[in-house]
Amino acid sequence: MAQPTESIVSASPEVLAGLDHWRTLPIKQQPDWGDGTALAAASEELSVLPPLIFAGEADQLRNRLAAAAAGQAFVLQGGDCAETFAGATAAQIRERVKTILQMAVVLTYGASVPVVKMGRMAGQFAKPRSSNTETRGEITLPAYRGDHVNGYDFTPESRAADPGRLVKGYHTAASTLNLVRAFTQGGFASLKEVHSWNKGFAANPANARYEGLARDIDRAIRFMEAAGADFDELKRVEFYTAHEGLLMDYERPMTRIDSRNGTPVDTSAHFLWIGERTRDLDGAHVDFFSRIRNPIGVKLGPSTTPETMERLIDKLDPDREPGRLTFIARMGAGKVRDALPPLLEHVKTLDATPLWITDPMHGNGVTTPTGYKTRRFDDIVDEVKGFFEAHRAVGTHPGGLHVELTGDDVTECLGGSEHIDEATLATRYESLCDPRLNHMQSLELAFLVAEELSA
Ligand SMILES: O=C[C@H](O)[C@H](O)COP(=O)(O)O
Ligand SMILES: C=C(OP(=O)(O)O)C(=O)O
Ligand SMILES: [Mn+2]
Repeated sequence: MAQPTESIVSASPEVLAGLDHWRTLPIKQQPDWGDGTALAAASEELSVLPPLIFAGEADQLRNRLAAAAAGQAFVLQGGDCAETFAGATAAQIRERVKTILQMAVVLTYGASVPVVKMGRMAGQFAKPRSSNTETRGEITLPAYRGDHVNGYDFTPESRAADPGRLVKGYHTAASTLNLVRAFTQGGFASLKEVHSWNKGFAANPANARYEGLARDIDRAIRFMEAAGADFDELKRVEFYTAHEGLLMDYERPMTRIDSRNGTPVDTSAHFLWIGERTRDLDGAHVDFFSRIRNPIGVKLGPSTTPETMERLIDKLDPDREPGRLTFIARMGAGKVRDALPPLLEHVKTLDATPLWITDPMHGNGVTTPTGYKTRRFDDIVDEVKGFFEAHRAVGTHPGGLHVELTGDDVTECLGGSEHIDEATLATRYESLCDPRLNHMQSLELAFLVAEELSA
């Protein structure tokens, strides 16, 4: 007997043509791929590879983000500034996921709402740069733009953009996501396990300051157990992927039509954000990401005017759909208290409900005399506090935290309870782009934010 066939909805010709409209617009931060033959082959290959995410997962994330925008959830986004192909090892992926899960438990307690967990993972391979070139001594070569584009080694061969890297990036993202799904669905993420890791953090004398909060969390877990909570149900967690939607030659071929409703979905990640350097209102990125169904973010630096913000809302969230648009404020500790409130006030006059999260990393970069790009832990904490203060003053919801972090014991950011100083940076500085919080600094930040949330 013939089985009933599911209806497959295709996209209209207008929708399909719209997906390539960005090609006619000004575009920033794209590499020079050479003669185009290799790029065409890579695009073709990517366009028929299986999607990395299912559109229904992106819909679910949009609902979670809508809850966060309404103050009923809190978002944690974290991971490398620049993921590398070599760094996609079981150990490094495990430590990063573990760190995010540990932070999430602390934040869940502090916020008393669910924490939406998102990795800057499985696709964060492309970087916008301040300069197109890098000079060392007498030699000038193209800047490193992330493993999706070129290699970090300082040779002409390595620094040449190679479209084959787009396909390698897809496969690296696929294997990373596969392991992330295994860890978060297979028992590794069990609340009891994550809690026991956090007890180890709090037992370290360097973290004595957090003992009280750690004890409160421990008591809450024992209460849940006594009250009969089903810890087997707490072994799986939702974990979403996110990266900067930067390289159009990756994002366009990864965009597919959702056969359930005929809408385009960028299947390279659940959530894509537009960076501070590419969010021009009439540029290629804003146009392209306005046409996909995924929840999307936009980074907002301190020069953002209320008018620009309003126009971004009009372009990216014309239907005013809760969860669709996230603003990731990255103002800098010294500016957030002045630059953020006018934006929050202006949103109140509109019919929009964007989610606001803080990126306390990108406005706080400094370079040491010895040439290390770094950030001070105290500045990061100060920006988070300023973000909360701004929301409290205006009466809006501080909805989440976006950080560059790793689960490894690197020495890239200054300060924290291990007191990393300038001399220590050299001992384990591994980032190929921006400095990340290490495992301990990440947890410390989670405890501080949890205190802020429960204040
Ligand atoms: O991650 C963000 C940017 O890519 C990064 O801050 C740019 O750094 P640059 O100023 O060294 O190019
Ligand atoms: C490039 C980044 O940030 P921004 O666009 O805020 O500078 C980033 O998140 O690594
Ligand atoms: Mn960065």
